[in-house]
Amino acid sequence: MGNGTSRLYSALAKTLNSSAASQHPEYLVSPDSEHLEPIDPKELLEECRAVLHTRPPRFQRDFVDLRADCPTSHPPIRVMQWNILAQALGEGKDNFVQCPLEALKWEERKCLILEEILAYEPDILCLQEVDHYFDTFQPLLSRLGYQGTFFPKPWSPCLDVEHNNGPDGCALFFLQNRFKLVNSANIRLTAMTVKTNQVAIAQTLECKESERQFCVAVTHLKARTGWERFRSAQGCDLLQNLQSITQGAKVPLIVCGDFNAEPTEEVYRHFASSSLNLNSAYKLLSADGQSEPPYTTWKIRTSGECRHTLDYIWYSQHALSVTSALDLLTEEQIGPNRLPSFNYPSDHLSLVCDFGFNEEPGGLL
Ligand SMILES: NC(=O)C1=CN([C@@H]2O[C@H](COP(=O)(O)OP(=O)(O)OC[C@H]3O[C@@H](n4cnc5c(N)ncnc54)[C@H](OP(=O)(O)O)[C@@H]3O)[C@@H](O)[C@H]2O)C=CC1
Ligand SMILES: [Mg+2]
Repeated sequence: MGNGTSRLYSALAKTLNSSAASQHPEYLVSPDSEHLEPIDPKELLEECRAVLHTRPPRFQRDFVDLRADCPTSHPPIRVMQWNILAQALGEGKDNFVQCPLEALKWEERKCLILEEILAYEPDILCLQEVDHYFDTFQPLLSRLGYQGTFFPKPWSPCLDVEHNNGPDGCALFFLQNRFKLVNSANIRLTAMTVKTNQVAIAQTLECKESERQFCVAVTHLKARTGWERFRSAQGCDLLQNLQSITQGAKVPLIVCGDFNAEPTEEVYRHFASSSLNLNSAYKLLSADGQSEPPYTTWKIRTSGECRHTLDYIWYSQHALSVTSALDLLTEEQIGPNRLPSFNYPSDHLSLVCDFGFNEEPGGLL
């Protein structure tokens, strides 16, 4: 092991024995990590693979080329949407009855999560259920060149779990060499004017190559059946906030989230028909371009098998094009015990797509 690798290993090892973070307003403020040395992503990937050497290999997923005929002069913007499964919820609340507790050990599951991020190298990373921001993702991803923002849920269910690592919440990371932060908003969602336990982060970024601005948002709506109207109200509140942040759809928009809603739900229809003119990127993987994938989460709880499409990447369809999207895992890859598993760290699949700006600067969005 060379010097560089030893340094990396100690960087990774430092996060292995993380203890519970203090539950104070520091959650809202990123510590200054600028003094930390940069990490070579390839070396970190190797370190992760070394930790995971007893596990089965990663699943192979391919990008599907979706380019109609839109040659763009600038490199695409790669966006990853992922509910990574809060450690406290996975071990203490979710009841994944077919997943051995051993598969959920943070020391290894963390490396599976990092491996997935490093494999696809997103320019923008939108995460839900993050309960290891300050001890893991913020320090490591900042050394990989990302700028991160975390907004915890006000009453995170993680806090009910013994030995929790603090609240879970949404996190948004972008590569600092590609984008400049123009504006950032942490939004506590309301439902019928009442403040709720769900949050969103919305940031306006400027692309350094093209100097074009766009807004990216991440959210995680209320879970469970019986809460459909509540989710719908939260979605309306988020859309209203985004209307204002994008100056009435003048600024192109990408919204990533675990909406906890199937495409048949009202909140989905609100997004699909909003005046923000959004399309859902993963529909483009279907033969007719009109159908969402059959699942984005698949798990077995005491209540039985739960296979649902709940996660989406929405985008301003007149301003942006999806040039490619990462295909989902097949039923065979997911296996009979479903997710999470020794091969895959979350009950939700990551969604990854590449965006390009359409060639009409100042045109209709
Ligand atoms: N002290 C207080 O005053 C308050 C406390 N709370 C606490 O927060 C909790 C609820 O928070 P809220 O944000 O509304 O939570 P949600 O109902 O949105 O669910 C929280 C998490 O549970 C997961 N989940 C979904 N379905 C199930 C299931 N069937 N079994 C186990 N887990 C599931 C979800 O994952 P996914 O999205 O992947 O499906 C989600 O991350 C309460 O139980 C309470 O502990 C909440 C409000 C006030
Ligand atoms: Mg969950």
